[in-house]
Amino acid sequence: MGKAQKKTGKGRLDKYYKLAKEQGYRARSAFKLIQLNKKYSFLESARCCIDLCAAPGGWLQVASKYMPLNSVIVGVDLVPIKPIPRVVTFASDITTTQCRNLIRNELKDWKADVVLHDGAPNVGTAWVQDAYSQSELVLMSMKLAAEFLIKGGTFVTKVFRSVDYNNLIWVFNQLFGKVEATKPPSSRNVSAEIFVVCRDFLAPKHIDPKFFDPKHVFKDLTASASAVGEKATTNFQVNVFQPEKKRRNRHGYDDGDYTLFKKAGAADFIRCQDAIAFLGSVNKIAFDTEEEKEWLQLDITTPDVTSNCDDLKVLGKGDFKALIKWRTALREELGLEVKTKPTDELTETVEITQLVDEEAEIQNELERLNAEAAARAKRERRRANEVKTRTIQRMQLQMTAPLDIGMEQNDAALGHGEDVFDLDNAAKALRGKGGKARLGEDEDDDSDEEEAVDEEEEEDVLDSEEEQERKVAGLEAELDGLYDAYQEHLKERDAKYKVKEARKNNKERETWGGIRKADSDEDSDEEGGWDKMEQAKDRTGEDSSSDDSSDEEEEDDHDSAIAGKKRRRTDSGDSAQKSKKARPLAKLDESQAAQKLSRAAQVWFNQDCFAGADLDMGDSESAGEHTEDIDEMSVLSDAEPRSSDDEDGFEVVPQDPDDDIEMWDVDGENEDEIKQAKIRKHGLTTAEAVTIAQQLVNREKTRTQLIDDGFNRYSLNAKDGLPSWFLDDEEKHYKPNLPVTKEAIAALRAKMRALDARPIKKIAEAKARKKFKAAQRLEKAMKKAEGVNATSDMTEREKAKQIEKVMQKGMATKKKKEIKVVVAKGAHKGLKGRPKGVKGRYVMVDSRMKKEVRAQKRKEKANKKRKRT
Ligand SMILES: C[S@@+](CC[C@H](N)C(=O)[O-])C[C@H]1O[C@@H](n2cnc3c(N)ncnc32)[C@H](O)[C@@H]1O
Repeated sequence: MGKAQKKTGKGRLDKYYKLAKEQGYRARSAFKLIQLNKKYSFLESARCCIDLCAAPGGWLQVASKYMPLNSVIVGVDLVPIKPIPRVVTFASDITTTQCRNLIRNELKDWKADVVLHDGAPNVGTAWVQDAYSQSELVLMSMKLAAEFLIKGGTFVTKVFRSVDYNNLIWVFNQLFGKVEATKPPSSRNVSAEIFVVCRDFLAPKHIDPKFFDPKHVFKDLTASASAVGEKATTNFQVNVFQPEKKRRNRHGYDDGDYTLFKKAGAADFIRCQDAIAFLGSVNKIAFDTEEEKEWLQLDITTPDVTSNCDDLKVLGKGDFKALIKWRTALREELGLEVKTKPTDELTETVEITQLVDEEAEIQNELERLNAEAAARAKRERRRANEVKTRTIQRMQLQMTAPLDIGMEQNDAALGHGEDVFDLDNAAKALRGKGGKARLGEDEDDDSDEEEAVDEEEEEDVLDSEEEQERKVAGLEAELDGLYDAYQEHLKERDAKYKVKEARKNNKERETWGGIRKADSDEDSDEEGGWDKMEQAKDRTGEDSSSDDSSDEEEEDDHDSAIAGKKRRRTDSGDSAQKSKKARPLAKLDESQAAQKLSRAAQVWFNQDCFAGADLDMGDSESAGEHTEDIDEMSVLSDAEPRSSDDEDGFEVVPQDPDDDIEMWDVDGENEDEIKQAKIRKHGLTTAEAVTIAQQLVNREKTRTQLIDDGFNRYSLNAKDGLPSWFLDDEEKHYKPNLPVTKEAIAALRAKMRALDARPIKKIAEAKARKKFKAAQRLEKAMKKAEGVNATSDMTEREKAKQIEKVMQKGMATKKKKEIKVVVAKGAHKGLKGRPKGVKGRYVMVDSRMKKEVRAQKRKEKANKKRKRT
């Protein structure tokens, strides 16, 4: 990512943070609701929504955007929420009856279709430290949901993975038909939050208040706590027996113990019952009391022991052993350990036995732990296999896009009570989702055992950072592979997509390389500038004799032809002509294909003179020469700095103030094209461009200054190294995709058709003329009929007959006079004047001409057919 990516503070400036800023959402959490709604579609059909713990209002904004226009939206939070159109908000504590009454007053007898809860207890910055009050808050929000939800309604809540998690899920299951836990992609992986979407509210007539009583819901807390305690002890032991293995607090934090760093006194260590558990649970053993300080003076307390006590988390197995030995010795010294050896020799023997016992104990413990790990690995493998099979089936049925995999993965993991943030699991499952290509190797059941051994071995080394990195890289590669496969599949399935891709490729081929110094490894570019053009020119000479007409060569021919043209122009030495040199492309024949123009531009701008101009203004070129180049450089007004490793030239990025800035241009290359087109079309278009051009020519500004000046908030949107699936996704979603209806599209199409159907001006005028003349004729006929009617010397019958005749004539459309075609052959050949027997208008035609016209028509028809096929 760009340099602006802040690595600390949860990587605050992540993609969703930026998107939220761009799209005007008050909090990045808005995307969590958007993604949840995308998966479960509960907002579109909702008419009434209550958002509990809604400040600053990100979710309310989303609700207001996605819910129907006249729906009721109510937001509550401890802190006031800035007004949002169509949303009613008030400040209240959701655990109080006052809040309940406020909502009741607002809704009257309405019921809510959706109740949202994204609350987190206000415990300062480290919310995670208070998982229990979070669970309580969830329970309170569910109480409100149960009161206000309509039957079949949806309740969305945030929960944290803690010891209370399963109890909460159990309660949800009692009140809702469907309960699903999911982690939307926008929820940070480092966060322990999970969203539970409870659908199909059962709306029981009576709900036992115990469901909402934390004491009851979490009552088996102590029992589970002891289980957790057991688990924790095992964990602590593992910390000592396998200190190199890093572990996570999967069961959440212990009650009242919310700090990661723990310090204990040496006396506690010496006097505790379970030394191994003690060592595994603390970070430092301190010698603070008088008694402890005295121990420091003892011979057995070697410098090694004291430095080991300083940081237990960095110790290896041997160090722990040394500490335990020290403890035993000190305990004996203090009389806490009964000495069973009467003599020194015997003591030594017993000590050895004791050591051997310790070794055996450690060995046994290790074996037990290994057995447990193997069993766990087996379970995981089976689970991963199930997921894999399901995914492969889905992929085969074209139900799964690679981008969905992450979410489903999490769901599956949640379903099994697994740690959703475990990279190892993700890697395994992803490996499981390796698609068709990997099916063969995975299907082989016999290889399962071998795999198991491999995996176990692998697990041992996985915790090293390097290994993690390798795994991440592997995962990325795998994701890339999946994405490529997905795109291939799309291409196969969708003809439109194929066309789009082809167009994209074409574009890429046409893309202009920009003003840059030739890459050292590009053979032809190395020469650059005039030499290159000379070469191209020479090649043209050679190639013209050759019959080989491969595409590339054609292009080369073309390039060299253009290069030749330019060279000739320069050679003329005319200064006026010289000044036009910078815009030669505008002069090119329009019949030349756009693609070839781009290549020509490439040749042109790769010249040394350009490179010199933009690299170093201090060289000995004359100001006049600069002026020639500056036309092309002018677009630097919009120039942005390039990354520091791209020192060779300017990256010219055209920016039209009216244009939407392309932040995520997957092709990433079309800036050049746009720029090129602009130069061709308009030359220097902005005052800034002219100013910068002048400054460059007058050497008032250096390249570095230009780069500094060009810095803006889009400068660091570096896309280097980002996977293509991510860029594709960004391109699609960095702007809001408003849903469009079929009706809207139909209406637009109809409008376009009407526009198309509109006659051109001349036809419209002709039609109007015709109409006007018809009206005039009718008017004339009516006047005549009136005259006939007014005459007194005609009988009524005669009048009627006459009027009918007149009106018929007036209403009749004028017939086009027929023109007779007379072929000048036989008797008509060589005749002058009107041929015999031909009346009215006529035209003499040549028989040859007639044939030619026919042949022409035939040809056109055939061409049309060929084009269609
Ligand atoms: C993560 S923020 C919610 C963000 C919100 N969903 C959004 O998109 O803007 C958690 C909120 O819960 C609120 N909160 C915590 N305890 C609360 C309580 N007892 N009653 C009401 N709101 C509470 C906090 O004030 C805080 O604003």
